[in-house]
Amino acid sequence: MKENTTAQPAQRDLRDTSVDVVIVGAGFAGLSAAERLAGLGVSVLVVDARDRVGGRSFTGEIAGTEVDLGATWVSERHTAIRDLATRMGCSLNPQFDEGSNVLWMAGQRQAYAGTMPLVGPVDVQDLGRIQIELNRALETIDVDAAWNSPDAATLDATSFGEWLDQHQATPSTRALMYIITRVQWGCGPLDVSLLHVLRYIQAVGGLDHMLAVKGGSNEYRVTETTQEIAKRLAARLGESVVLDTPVRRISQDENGIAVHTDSATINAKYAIVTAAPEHRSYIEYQPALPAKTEGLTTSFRMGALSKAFVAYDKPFWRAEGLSGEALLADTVPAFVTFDVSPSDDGPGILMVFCTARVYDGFGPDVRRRLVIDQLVDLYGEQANSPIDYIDHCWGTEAFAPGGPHPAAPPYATVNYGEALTEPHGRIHWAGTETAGEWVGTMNGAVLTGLHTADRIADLLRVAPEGSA
Ligand SMILES: Cc1cc2nc3c(=O)[nH]c(=O)nc-3n(C[C@H](O)[C@H](O)[C@H](O)COP(=O)(O)OP(=O)(O)OC[C@H]3O[C@@H](n4cnc5c(N)ncnc54)[C@H](O)[C@@H]3O)c2cc1C
Repeated sequence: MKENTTAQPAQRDLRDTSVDVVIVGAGFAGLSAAERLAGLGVSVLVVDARDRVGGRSFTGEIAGTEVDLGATWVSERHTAIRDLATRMGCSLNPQFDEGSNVLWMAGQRQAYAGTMPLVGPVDVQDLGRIQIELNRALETIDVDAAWNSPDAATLDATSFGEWLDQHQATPSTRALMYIITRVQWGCGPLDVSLLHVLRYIQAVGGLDHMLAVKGGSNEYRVTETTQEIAKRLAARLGESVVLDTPVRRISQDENGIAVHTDSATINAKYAIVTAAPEHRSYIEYQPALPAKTEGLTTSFRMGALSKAFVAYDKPFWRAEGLSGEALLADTVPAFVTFDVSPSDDGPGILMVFCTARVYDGFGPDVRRRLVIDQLVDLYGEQANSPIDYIDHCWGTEAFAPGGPHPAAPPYATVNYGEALTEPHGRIHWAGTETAGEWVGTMNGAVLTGLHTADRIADLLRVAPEGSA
């Protein structure tokens, strides 16, 4: 039976509200923390500035089919989000991965098999060499505290792009690494520190796991969409979730905490803030945040990624032996495609990652034309006759813009990384950025919500049951 997730608890008079714990953010971290605490008999209130739950998970609709505008994939090893999905009655289906992939590079189209394209003998060798070097550096990373890794200072003193230069990566290797940074951190290799890149890769099981479909991070999609998991969880939490309510100020003293919104002050014993590091700075804190946390909020700036979806009558590329998976190495705005069609019978839907910097500034008609032209390069003239098109630019979200992840520049992780999790008095931080293992994923978000809830439960002297 489909759960009623339309009963979103939007408006509620919060004046004179007093709870044990206020949770800022109704993404996976906030909702998971709320469910855990509520299950222990702790009174909670989740507030989100947006008019929807799910945070960086957001459902769109194209050609009558629901698609993930934000977070999409779950791996076999993402047990926390998988458990949550199952409990919420959502199911997983494998990412379509049959047939050849396509590489577009230097104006040439080439079909290939496997995760990484065969870009010519010299480049294959070079890619292998760079991967070996990266894997060597990965072994030194402490995923729980990357800033304490043995070579942290050196690794954080350089950008990933500079490191590729130092290792004389060929243009093809660079182009492929550029794709990885754009899709993971919504930025180019020069914008992100090597230590930050290594931390994220190591925390999700290595480069191969990060990039692979079968046996990797992109193995499954959630049939009902990832936001639906959050909607169902929020529906169960009922009136404890309030939307359209930005938190503006949090003040605290030895007696408790006061969370100020535009219309009310909510009194609590503790607060859990799940906003991404940059978005923590939207809130004024009394007393002020320590310098390290301030530094974190100003340096861990969100990258930006945009996603377009193009629908056709049928997934016509499948009949031509193509998987719908493509890498566009040196062209913009589209740089990756995946087949997210519900079935062979149609509609055929291509999900297209686009570079925000050269995409978001155009109007919708130009954006659509640019993407479809690139799909024609990849999949031929049939791609010129779509039946529907939608897109979502994460960098232009009205509140808490950006994603998938912060693009931390050199020196930020070593100088400010500790502040990711260091509580500020009665304020505790959660959210995927605070995770060790699985940082950046929905799985990481759920885990941080559960762990932070358990810590608060301890502080409230409530015994957590079956801690994750
Ligand atoms: C395009 C894209 C693709 C992605 N793909 C994947 C994927 O395939 N697999 C995967 O596992 N992950 C993916 N991710 C990452 C994943 O979405 C995040 O890791 C996860 O959703 C983060 O959850 P969270 O609860 O930590 O934070 P969020 O989902 O960001 O939730 C934080 C919430 O806090 C709210 N907030 C912030 N400040 C305030 C305030 N002052 N007052 C009130 N509310 C506030 C925000 O509105 C937001 O809703 C992707 C993300 C994006 C953007």
